[in-house]
Amino acid sequence: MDAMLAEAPAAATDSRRVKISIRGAEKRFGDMVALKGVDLDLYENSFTCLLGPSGCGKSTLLNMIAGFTQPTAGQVLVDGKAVQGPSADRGVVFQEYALFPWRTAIDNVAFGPMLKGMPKAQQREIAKRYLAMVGLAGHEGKYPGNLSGGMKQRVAIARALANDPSVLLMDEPFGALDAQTRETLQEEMLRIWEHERKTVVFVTHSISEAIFLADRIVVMATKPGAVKQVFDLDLPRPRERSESGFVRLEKEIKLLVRAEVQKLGVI
Ligand SMILES: Nc1ncnc2c1ncn2[C@@H]1O[C@H](COP(=O)(O)OP(=O)(O)OP(=O)(O)O)[C@@H](O)[C@H]1O
Repeated sequence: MDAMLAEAPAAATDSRRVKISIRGAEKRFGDMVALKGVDLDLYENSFTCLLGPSGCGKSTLLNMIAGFTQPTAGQVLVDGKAVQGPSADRGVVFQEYALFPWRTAIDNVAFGPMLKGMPKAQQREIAKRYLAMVGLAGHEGKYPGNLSGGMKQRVAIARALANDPSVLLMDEPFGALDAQTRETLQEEMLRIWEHERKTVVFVTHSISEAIFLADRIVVMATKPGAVKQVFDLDLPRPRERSESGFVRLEKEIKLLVRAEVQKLGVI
C-alpha cells in the first residue's frame, strides 16, 4: 500500500516523538468558523504538507503553530507547551519572501543571529554557511532587488534556518515561482531537510508538490476548515512523479480536493 489513512494517534509502542500537537483547535473570525475540531500530532523531524483549496484554513493553522494567532478553542502545543506567541525556535517562510530590501542577502540572513546578540563575525559566518547551503555562495553582497524570485526565496529559507529553529513553517513558499525553479527548490528543500532534520510544516495548493515532499499529507476540508483525511506516505525517496504509486495517490487526493472545491461552489 502506498499510503494509508492514519487518523488514530500513535500506538504506545511508537518510539517517534510528537513535536507538534493540535488538540480540538478551533478558530473563529467573528461569526465565521475558519477551523473546527482540528486534532493532529506531528512527529519530530517529519515533513507535513497541509493541502486544500483556498480558504480551508491552511494559513490559519500554520499561523497558530507559529504563534501569530491563537485558537479560539482548543490548544496548539509544541514540545508539550502551549504556543503563546512567535518564537525564534519556529522559523517561518512566506510566499512573498519578506526580505528587507535595504539589506544585502548576507545581512538579511544574519538578522536573526544579530537579534540574538551574537558577535558580528559569528553572525556573518552563520549567514555565509546558510547562504552556501541554499546555493547562494558568491551572492552574499547582493540586494533583494537584484535577485530572481527563486534566489529571494533561497535567501528567505537561509534566513529562517540561520536561527537554527527546530520547527520550520512554510506558507506556499514556492507558489510564486515558475515551474522549473519550483521543482529545483523542492529538491533542494528535501536535501536541506534531510541534512538539518527540522520538523517541517509546509502549506501548498499543489498535490504533486505535497506528494514529492511529505511524510504526511493533511488534506483539509472547507466550510468549515477541518482535517478531511491524513495520508502517511511510504513512497521511497527520491520520488519520481511518473512512478505508478505517485500517480495513483495524486489521483486519489485530487478527487478529495475536488469535492471540497465543489462545496465552495467555485466550479
Ligand atoms: N484575519 C482574518 N479575519 C477574518 N477572516 C480571516 C482572517 N484570516 C483568515 N480569514 C478567513 O479564514 C478562512 C481561512 O483562511 P486561510 O487564509 O487560513 O485559508 P487558506 O486555506 O490558507 O487559503 P489560501 O490557500 O487562499 O491562502 C478564509 O475564509 C479567510 O477569509
